Amino acid sequence: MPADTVITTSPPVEQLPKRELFNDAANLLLRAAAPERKLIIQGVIWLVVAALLETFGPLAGKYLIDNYLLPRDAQVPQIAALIAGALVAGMAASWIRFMQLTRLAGLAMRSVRRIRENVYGHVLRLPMSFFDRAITGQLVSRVTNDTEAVKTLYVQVLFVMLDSVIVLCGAMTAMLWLDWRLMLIVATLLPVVVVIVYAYQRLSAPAVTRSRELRSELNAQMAESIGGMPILQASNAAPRFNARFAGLNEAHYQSRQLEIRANAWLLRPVLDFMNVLLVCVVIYVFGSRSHGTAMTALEVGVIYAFINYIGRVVEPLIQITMQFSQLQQAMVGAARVNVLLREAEAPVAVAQGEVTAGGIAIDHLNFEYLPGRPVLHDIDLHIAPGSFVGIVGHTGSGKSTLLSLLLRFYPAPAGSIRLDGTPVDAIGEDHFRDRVGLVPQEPFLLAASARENITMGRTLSDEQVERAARAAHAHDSIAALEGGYHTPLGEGGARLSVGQKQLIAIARALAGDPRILFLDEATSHIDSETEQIVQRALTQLRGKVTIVAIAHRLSTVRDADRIVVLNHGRIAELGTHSELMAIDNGLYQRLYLLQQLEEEEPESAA
Ligand SMILES: Nc1ncnc2c1ncn2[C@@H]1O[C@H](COP(=O)(O)OP(=O)(O)OP(=O)(O)O)[C@@H](O)[C@H]1O
Repeated sequence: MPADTVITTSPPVEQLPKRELFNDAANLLLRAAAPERKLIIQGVIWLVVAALLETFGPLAGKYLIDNYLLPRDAQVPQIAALIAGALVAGMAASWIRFMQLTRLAGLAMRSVRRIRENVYGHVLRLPMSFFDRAITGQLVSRVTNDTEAVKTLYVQVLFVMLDSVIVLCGAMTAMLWLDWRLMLIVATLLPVVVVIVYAYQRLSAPAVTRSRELRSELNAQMAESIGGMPILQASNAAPRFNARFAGLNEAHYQSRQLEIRANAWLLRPVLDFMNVLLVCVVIYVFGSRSHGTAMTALEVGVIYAFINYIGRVVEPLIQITMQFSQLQQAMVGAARVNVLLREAEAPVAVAQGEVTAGGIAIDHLNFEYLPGRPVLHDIDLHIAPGSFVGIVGHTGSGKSTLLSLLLRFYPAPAGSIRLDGTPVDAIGEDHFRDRVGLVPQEPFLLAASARENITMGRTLSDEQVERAARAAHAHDSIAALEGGYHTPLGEGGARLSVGQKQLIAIARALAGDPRILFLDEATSHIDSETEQIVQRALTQLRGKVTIVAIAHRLSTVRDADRIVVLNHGRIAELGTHSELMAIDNGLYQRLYLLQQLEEEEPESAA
């Protein structure tokens, strides 16, 4: 499957019509460069000045031949002034060009910085449903490689192409002024270039798109392999992954080769050949015009200037065509970035509603991820502020889905979820995230200090951080680290046990001073001892924070005020542990007894 279809809902880049691809790239470039419009305009003006200065060289040469060399009129001061003028003009043109290249390269870098920040910020604001489809490595590739490719667009398009077009126009105008018929002969080069570029595009475009896709797949496999290294090594999958990587790498190499071959055969050689051909044609035309008689002085000057200008027409054309390979890559990169930027962001609630006490009301909640495949059916549940509710059920019964809706990761049907009487989507985003905390199943830790992992960028005082850590019973293990709260925890919290990581994740959720705390199977990966610590922490929070805990381990929610048993997306049973255990052959009772049996079995086996 092509990479783009995996991570976006938009059509894959290779299916975009050429015009749209171009518009996408142009839009992205203009938007990112917009703050520096003045610099671009100045750059263009300076390039025109440089091109005019360069046109002066051959004209000076013609003047020298016509007026001084052929008539053998050795007026040293005038000749010296003419040569010096041509030299100064040439040097000034080179200097201007160098300065502009430096300035435009700076502009390119700043624009790419803006694009990259935009793309990253955009990715952070995408709805959770996007990440159901996203593949990490591919996304990273969009934010890094593809935006880098866009940089070439600025330098190539704004500088090399623009400069070449201006030099070309200058040379053509000078030729037009010298001899318009000869200029027309030279102008035949232009349609030839159009044909070459068209042929090149036809040949290389699929290879360029494929190369970028394959690069993105290489990144994806790399990221996936590093993420799953323990499984990969334990299942001895390294050789298979290696072979798959080598296959992708080979395909990438082949498509790059195809691009390079198209480049090598089509672009420079054809134009070099045209250069020689044109010089021959122009000399021939001169020869046939003079028809056996000696050329006039005027003609010798013109032919000198013309041969010079042909070089100045061919070189920019070579530059322009050579840039097409880069341009092609950069356009595909830009279009890929743009496709990602077009993904709709999650709506941000700017409403003023507030969570005050932490009461939750769910009324007639129905939900489906995919049309026609309902996951939750008519859920009714009222949770009083400060109470502790457990949600249990078989795998696939809809527990995580219910939590995702309560957390606004997916939009719930209007009016079906209220917090303290306010519809959940009418609560301002910042306030909502402050008041609603989450402890996920996998404790996600940054490669940063314990403190940073608790604050997550929020401005919290040391007292607030410590209070949260104490409430989560994480303080002692943090304080025991050599640098206390400032100890770097390593990537993914590698220096801590799973239980310790989970306690820090709980501290993080509590540091925001939430009114509601959601736990998504937060105890499923930790040992019984740590589970008891978590239970103690939850007990201490009772009455202050509303706790909704999905639990695979029923012991975690045994003491809850109420336990909701979900079955195929419906509430099958509801009550306290003892009430549910009293339902004969009830779902909860069966789940509980099964779990007890599982726990006893290893012991009896030992
Ligand atoms: N992002 C999604 N897109 C489409 N379907 C989904 C998505 N997430 C879950 N589902 C489907 O919704 C149903 C309920 O899944 P959910 O994850 O809510 O169950 P669960 O009770 O939390 O299961 P588990 O205990 O295994 O985590 C399942 O049939 C699942 O396949």
